[in-house]
Amino acid sequence: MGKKSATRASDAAGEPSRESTASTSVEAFTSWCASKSIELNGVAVGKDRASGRGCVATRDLSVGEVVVRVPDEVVLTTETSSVRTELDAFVGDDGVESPRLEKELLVIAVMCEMLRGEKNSEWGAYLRVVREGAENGHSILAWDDEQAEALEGTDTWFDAYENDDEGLDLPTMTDEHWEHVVRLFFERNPELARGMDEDELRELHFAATAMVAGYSFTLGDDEIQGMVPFWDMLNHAPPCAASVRLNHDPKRGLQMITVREVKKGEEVFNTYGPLRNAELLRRYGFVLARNPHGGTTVGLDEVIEAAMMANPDLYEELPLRLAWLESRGLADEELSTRFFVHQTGRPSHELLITMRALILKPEEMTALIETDFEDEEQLMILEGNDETRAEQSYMVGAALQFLSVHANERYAISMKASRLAYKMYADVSPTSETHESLYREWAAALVRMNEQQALIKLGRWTYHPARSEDALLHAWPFPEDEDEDDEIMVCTPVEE
Ligand SMILES: C[S@@+](CC[C@H](N)C(=O)[O-])C[C@H]1O[C@@H](n2cnc3c(N)ncnc32)[C@H](O)[C@@H]1O
Repeated sequence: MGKKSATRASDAAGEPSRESTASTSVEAFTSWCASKSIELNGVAVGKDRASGRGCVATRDLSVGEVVVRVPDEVVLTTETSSVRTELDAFVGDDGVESPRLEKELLVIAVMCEMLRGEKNSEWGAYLRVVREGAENGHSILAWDDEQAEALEGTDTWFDAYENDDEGLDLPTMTDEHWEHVVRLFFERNPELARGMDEDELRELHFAATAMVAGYSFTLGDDEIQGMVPFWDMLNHAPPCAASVRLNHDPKRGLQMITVREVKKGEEVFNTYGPLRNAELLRRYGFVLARNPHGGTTVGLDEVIEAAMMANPDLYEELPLRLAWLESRGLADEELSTRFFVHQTGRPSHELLITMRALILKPEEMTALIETDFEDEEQLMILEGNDETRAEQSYMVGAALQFLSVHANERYAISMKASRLAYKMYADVSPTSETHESLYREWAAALVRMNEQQALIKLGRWTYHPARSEDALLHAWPFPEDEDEDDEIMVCTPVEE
């Protein structure tokens, strides 16, 4: 993602109707921004082939300039929305304890603002441009079954349809959210959806989920979920290539500050975080052909199957091993824990220690359980002599090899076919209606390829001639320092 030149959206005269409608709504949005005291200083909404609309510099920008200022009260949150009272009553006295519910309530707030109509809602003209953007994009909520099947086996698929981790960003478990949260809210507050049948409301829920997933921000230490007008007109670049940072100043509101020079006419990029293509696709509906962030995850069930192939004793011992892993935060009852594999094939510390615990002989496991980790001498004995270490590292290596092959079988489409589809559709335009299906096929192929490559490299990493025994045998005890690989960065404003 380099510095691309972009044109002002309002210059798009003579374009097909989808574009001219868009440019009218962008003009209405720009007037709306001015009416809400949103200050734009050297930037405007622009148009880009790859990402639809974006933010473009209207003059040369230097480092450290505040180019956008958004007053706090213009941010759409559950607190500022017109249904704050209804949402509070719905949540009850316990308040919102689940991060997912917080996001789901913002989806309801967005639905209710849209239900009020563009003229009556404080955010009318703003939500119109966001809805247009979300509908013209490739949110996986809009993929048909055949398109979505191409994602089978990927993290995009798992996180969208199966992962019930409360901390995950939307869209995830959308059908369940509808059933257990949104439908209930409107059953209790029928006057808010008067005149809508269930199908129409459901469609609005999909639209609002795509809008919150692709456009909302997590703000401040309290992790408030909010829609920040104009901030969300910026497209994504990896953190190293972003043009701005976001900041919240209690007196001056939300600020967007340049971190690099941007020439007049160039696009101004935000960063949505160090996200892999699987995450970019699930959350925002796009991928980057050259994404510096890659890798994949493997499930505990896959890890256990691979370990069993190397260590047949494991079958009998599994409950004990799982109890130990659970006590270290490495497993849960549903076996839904996932482990990261870096794009170079390097397994995460969590995966290495889990594999080591799973391949131990029964007597070694007993020693592990009985060891006092505070006692240095006992720890040294547990690490084992040269012979036991050689044996254990061989077993971990073999199990990781099995994992590399076995996990690669979870994809519906082979690596070769993924590579072919990726090459064939490399030139499709993500913003052209006629390329819609092809773009989705291409994006899914890229996600699969990224993941399949990481898994193949896991096998190569394990048997690399320079790989030491120490690299395969993660030291006891665990957990130790935080594993940076697994950290997920959200667009949290940076304090000045
Ligand atoms: C926060 S919005 C940015 C504004 C958006 N382009 C619009 O026209 O409304 C996020 C959406 O922009 C698009 N997008 C953002 N960054 C992109 C990129 N680097 N390449 C392609 N599409 C991108 C995706 O459709 C994503 O869901």
